[in-house]
Amino acid sequence: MSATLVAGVDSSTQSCKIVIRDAATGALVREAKASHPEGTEVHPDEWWRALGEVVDAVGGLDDVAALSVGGQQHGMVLLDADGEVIRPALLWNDTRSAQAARDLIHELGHGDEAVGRRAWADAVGSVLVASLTITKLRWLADHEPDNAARIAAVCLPHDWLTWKLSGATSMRTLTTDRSDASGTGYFDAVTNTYRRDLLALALRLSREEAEAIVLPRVVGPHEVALRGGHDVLGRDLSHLALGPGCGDNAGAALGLGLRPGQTSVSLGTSGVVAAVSATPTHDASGLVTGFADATGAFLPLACTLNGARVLDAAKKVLGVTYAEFDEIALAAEPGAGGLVHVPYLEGERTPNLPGATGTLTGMTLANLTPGNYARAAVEGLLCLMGACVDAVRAQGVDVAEVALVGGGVKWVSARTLAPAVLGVPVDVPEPGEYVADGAAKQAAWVLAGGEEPPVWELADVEHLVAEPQPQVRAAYDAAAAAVLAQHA
Ligand SMILES: Nc1ncnc2c1ncn2[C@@H]1O[C@H](COP(=O)(O)OP(=O)(O)O)[C@@H](O)[C@H]1O
Ligand SMILES: O=C(CO)[C@@H](O)[C@H](O)COP(=O)(O)O
Repeated sequence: MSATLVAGVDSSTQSCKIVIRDAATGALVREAKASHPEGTEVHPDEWWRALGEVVDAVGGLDDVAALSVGGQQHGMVLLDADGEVIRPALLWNDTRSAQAARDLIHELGHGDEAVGRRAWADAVGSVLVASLTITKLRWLADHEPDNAARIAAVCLPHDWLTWKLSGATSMRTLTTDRSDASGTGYFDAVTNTYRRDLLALALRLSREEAEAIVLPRVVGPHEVALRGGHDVLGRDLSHLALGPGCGDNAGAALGLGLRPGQTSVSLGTSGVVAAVSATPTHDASGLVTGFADATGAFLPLACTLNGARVLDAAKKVLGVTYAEFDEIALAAEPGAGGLVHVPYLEGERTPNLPGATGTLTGMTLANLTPGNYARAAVEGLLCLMGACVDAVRAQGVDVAEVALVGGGVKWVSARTLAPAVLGVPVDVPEPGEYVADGAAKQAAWVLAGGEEPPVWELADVEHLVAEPQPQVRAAYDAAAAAVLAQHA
């Protein structure tokens, strides 16, 4: 008898990835990847095109029984009354809604910022920053009122792709899951209900008008969300059960099999420290967002706008290969001879400095070498992650070690220096597509049912331990504090 196969998709910022796995064992059968366009504003049709490309590249889905889509969180996908996309989606890393975030905090706090921050954290688990969907909706109401007036439905990247795979018959069939809904800013993951009053506030609508907007049905962690319809090329997918899907960070936690109390650090386009937790968080400082995971628990996380692309940028400046970059960075001394890179190259979200730029400080004639610069870039990125680990700890999470994932682990320098700079042992599972794996596991769970997701053995895990280097973090913290002071 042939094995039952499941597929998992990661529609991430830079690319679309698909894995096809054996539902019983998790063994990888085939995989593919296709690029997404650059930019922080992308038409969802580009994700649909890339999904079609990867489905093609893996030889189709005829032998696959169930599929789930994981995706970048927060992207604002707007549909009109005919189910057509109104405008390109604003992505999680688009910062144009920074003022809208400030305005909404002010409004919920009746003019008092501290009260507003506490009110948002209590209501939806997170203080608003430009990444969250609800701030993008306010930006739209303020800057593109004609588009705002056309909104019939609001959904997220993974919701829209799941719906497209189902044939996109009626907007009323849109679905989402609790993990991605928890990143909208208008969903309470404690009561598992939409906050339409907050949606109304963001879009400057009456409660009745907000009620009329279609929001995706939130399906359970292993519920069949929809049946397949057809793919980009019109091929029949009616044999497919479509799983609920998930936000990419919840997908990675599921793919890694993280249990409550375990933490991951992801170096993708974003940098993310995420901890599976049995209890919710409501961090009024705004550093930790109180999201949900894909199993029914919570996923407090600290996310940066700057991730592995900090190293891409430094590599480009130096004009070297990946291997050369790693070699010179590792040959340099800890502390990079006094060079400190605070890598706010895209502005930053954690801390919330959307208008910030990166800094390189401590330069002298003696220390300004390619090796020290490469080392400072790696240390700067890891220190940024270290600050996120501390923020998650401040929410009562005991982070004794972390699992390191994301495309960034392919940088030998980043994974080698991670335990010393983060100051904890680091498990590095074999580089892989853990978000897509989590989505595939969710698809297998949909088929198998039961209270717990299937347990799939992880391939080789490298356990890295090193003497902590607190002096590297101390130099970074001083430089980061100077940037913060400039923006105060
Ligand atoms: N061969 C490689 N060696 C080192 N790093 C790589 C390599 N290929 C990709 N990367 C890194 O992976 C990053 C993308 O990570 P990924 O997790 O796929 O991003 P996302 O999921 O956000 O689209 C790139 O920005 C780059 O830094
Ligand atoms: O905004 C967040 C989480 O809050 C990001 O983590 C996005 O979900 C994008 O993730 P990657 O493309 O970097 O995986």
